[in-house]
Amino acid sequence: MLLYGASGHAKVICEVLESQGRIPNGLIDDNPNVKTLLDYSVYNTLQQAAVVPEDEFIISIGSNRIRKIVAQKLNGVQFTNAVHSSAVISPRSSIGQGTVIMANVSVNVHSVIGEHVILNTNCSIDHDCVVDNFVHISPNVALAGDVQVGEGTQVGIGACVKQGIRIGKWVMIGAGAVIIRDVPDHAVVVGNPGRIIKMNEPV
Ligand SMILES: CC(=O)SCCNC(=O)CCNC(=O)[C@H](O)C(C)(C)COP(=O)(O)OP(=O)(O)OC[C@H]1O[C@@H](n2cnc3c(N)ncnc32)[C@H](O)[C@@H]1OP(=O)(O)O
Repeated sequence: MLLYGASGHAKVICEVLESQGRIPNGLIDDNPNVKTLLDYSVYNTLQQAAVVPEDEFIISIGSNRIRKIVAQKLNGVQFTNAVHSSAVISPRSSIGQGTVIMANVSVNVHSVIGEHVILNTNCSIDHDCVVDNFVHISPNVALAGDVQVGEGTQVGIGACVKQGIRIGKWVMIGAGAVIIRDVPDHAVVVGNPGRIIKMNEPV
């Protein structure tokens, strides 16, 4: 199993894997100056890493947009998940491939988590939530029950979202925001109560 991207986020994923008793074979990063990360080798290309078809990947890149671009580029490879041993995941929830779940995360009953999602340290996803592909739920975020988060959205550190709220695609929710109303695609929202300060350019 290999990680694609050798950043701070990748370091956290390495330790998530170690908590599961799994050891990555190495990492791939196009920065030629990075040779190792923690105790692991960093290769600059798939060829250098001598990848075989059975190898599984996790894209260890924090940017939702870049993670999507790399996922499209790696089309055809197998992706795996990394789930920290301290996470509490309902057996009645589902988790898509390529998704990483950090320490102390909870995912409650009947929630559906997409592909290449980051559920960062200590976040709480309550019952019946839907978190779409390439989302990042930052540390200490709380999603109440029946919340939906669209593709590519980042919910910033420490934000909380009231039950039943729909958040669109490629939204940025600011650190510490309190979301009590639905949020349209591409909006940047901050504060308590959350208000739109600008719209991001569509991808
Ligand atoms: C493990 C990890 O590290 S995971 C990463 C976790 N990181 C995060 O969650 C980061 C979240 N990002 C933020 O909160 C950012 O501030 C953003 C994306 C909301 C806004 O960033 P920018 O687009 O650069 O906006 P900028 O900093 O110019 O601020 C614009 C205005 O919004 C205000 N503002 C920005 N962020 C916030 C916030 N979180 N809460 C309240 N107000 C805010 C600013 O004070 C500024 O107000 P002003 O125009 O009256 O001066």
